[in-house]
Amino acid sequence: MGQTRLPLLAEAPTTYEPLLSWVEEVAELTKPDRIHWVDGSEAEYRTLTDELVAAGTLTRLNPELFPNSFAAFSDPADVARVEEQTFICSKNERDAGFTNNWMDPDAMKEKLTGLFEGSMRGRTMYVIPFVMGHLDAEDPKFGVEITDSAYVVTSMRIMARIGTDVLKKIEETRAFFVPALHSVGAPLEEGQADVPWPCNPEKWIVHFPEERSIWSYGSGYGGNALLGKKCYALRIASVMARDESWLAEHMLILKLTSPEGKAYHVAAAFPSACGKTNLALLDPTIKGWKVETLGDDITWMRFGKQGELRAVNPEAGLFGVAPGTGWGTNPNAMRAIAKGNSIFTNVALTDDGGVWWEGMTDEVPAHLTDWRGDDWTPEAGRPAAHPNSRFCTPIDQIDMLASEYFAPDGVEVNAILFGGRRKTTIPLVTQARSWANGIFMGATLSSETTAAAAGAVGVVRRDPMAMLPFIGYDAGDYLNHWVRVSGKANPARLPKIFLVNWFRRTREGGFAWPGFGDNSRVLKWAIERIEGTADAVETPIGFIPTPASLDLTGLEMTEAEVEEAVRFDADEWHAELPGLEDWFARFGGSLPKSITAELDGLKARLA
Ligand SMILES: Nc1nc2c(ncn2[C@@H]2O[C@H](COP(=O)(O)OP(=O)(O)OP(=O)(O)O)[C@@H](O)[C@H]2O)c(=O)[nH]1
Ligand SMILES: O=C([O-])CC(=O)C(=O)O
Ligand SMILES: [Mn+2]
Repeated sequence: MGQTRLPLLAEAPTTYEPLLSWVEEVAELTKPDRIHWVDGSEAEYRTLTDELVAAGTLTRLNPELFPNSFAAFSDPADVARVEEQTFICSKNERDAGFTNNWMDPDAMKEKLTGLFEGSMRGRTMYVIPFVMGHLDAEDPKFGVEITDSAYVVTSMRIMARIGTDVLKKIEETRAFFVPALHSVGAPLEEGQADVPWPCNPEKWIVHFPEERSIWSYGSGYGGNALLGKKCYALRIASVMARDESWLAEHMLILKLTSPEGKAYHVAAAFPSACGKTNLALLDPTIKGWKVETLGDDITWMRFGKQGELRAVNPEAGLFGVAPGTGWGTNPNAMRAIAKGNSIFTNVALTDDGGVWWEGMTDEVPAHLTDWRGDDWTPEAGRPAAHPNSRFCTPIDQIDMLASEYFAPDGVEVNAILFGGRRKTTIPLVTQARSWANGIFMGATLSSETTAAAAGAVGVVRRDPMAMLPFIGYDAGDYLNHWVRVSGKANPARLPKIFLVNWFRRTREGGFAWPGFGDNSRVLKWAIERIEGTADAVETPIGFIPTPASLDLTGLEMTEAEVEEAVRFDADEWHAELPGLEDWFARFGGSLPKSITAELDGLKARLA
């Protein structure tokens, strides 16, 4: 080396020059008091959680209820992803496309350099080597997150494979790693007391796609701060995928085994807080069908040697929406959580040192401490847990985890579902007419906004492939990439595509379909469509189930109620068309020709 390093780097457990020089550069800029190289061990986790408990960031839960588990309460202004402050800083504005915020990369670097200047003063700078996907994958995707938040370190340990083994492999293979820099933006002056959840009112979540780097400032929460997740495994990975001919998608993956013992794999893209974790952990209400989980949020897919589409889950944990997750709706998630080793954020505390959130149990506790730390009773008139409160739990605590989760080359995908949260218009399930029609369906995907992102809730927005906030480049190029990459497919093995909607409402305002475990009935229909054994009605938008083709055994719904969930409504679709035309007009010249052809086809069929 021969270089003189900062004294802070004396203990560095690596001689890998690209990493050392980046860590040094960041330390010189951010001026931490010390540097801690994260090894990922149990002992380190214990020390960090002890320190976080002492600092008031974490509350240790009653170990008899939730062993080795903690609750964190964020600043009330730091509770979700901040899409308005999320940027794709490609060299050319055109390459960020109309769905992303953009700023010139040099101007952005200058701005961020100003903010990061001294931002870690008084704090520890943690260096977390991580890999998304398997360490022994053919082409492992490495990253190193630098953060001044120990909460981020403990959460990253659950969500990704991190630590010494990863660092060794980066060094041995002299691998590229995505430099992912994070600061809560709350330096401490000499003698200044810390707060339990340091953050900054000003937040910037910034991606440099050509350089494949991430800079995140000001937030300590979820997708803003755990940089392996949305920032890397979706935004940066989508750019890598474009360049290397694969797909990085906001999808769950599950394995479904029929009563005859035949296995299928289903990938499903739903926007944030629209049911991925719940479907991935589904408990079927129909006899003989078995579901096992592979992933609940992010799926990386590539066409294999036989032209089959193969999928892996690059994550190692669940970062699930707490409210609505209960013993009635999602017992598999509850069992995984009950094993402990979890970090809960912005849930409510029970008086016996456990956690609670809306929908966890039918019976509402008589007294709680709400997510803001205030006394709460059922008469309070406000939710006890924040609507975007989360549980962070190791994926291998899921009893129904499929053994293929551990296979570096993943599983073959047989069906892809696209789904959103729509009160009207979108039937329970519609099978695409073809692969091209399915890509069109994905491109038209729309959903009412949720609490997973800051901003208004319940507004319908277009969300192509549930990737609107996560496409790291031009949205039209992204659709073209879907078309182009499927040129590598064996047409006989292309997955069948379906559009689903668990959230349609009846005229009275209730859900038209019971959802959750009963979604297994829709999965079964999809598989039977693949096998050619289920009937369907052809409509202008695609194939919908005949009432007799859905397995409704044991379901307490009248025929009229089922009809309300599955029906195609021509009037609603006529009303939908102008919005679709406006949406696709926004892509300008970068819209694939096949999408235009599909839109014309739909209009002609509806006329
Ligand atoms: N009515 C109804 N609600 C559902 C269904 N599935 C999920 N939900 C609710 O939707 C909310 C979000 O569900 P999740 O499964 O956590 O959503 P997600 O897509 O994994 O969310 P992210 O982690 O933000 O990406 C929860 O409140 C669930 O209870 C369903 O089939 N029907
Ligand atoms: O990234 C987050 O904060 C949580 C999440 O999974 C999403 O919003 O899709
Ligand atoms: Mn998600």
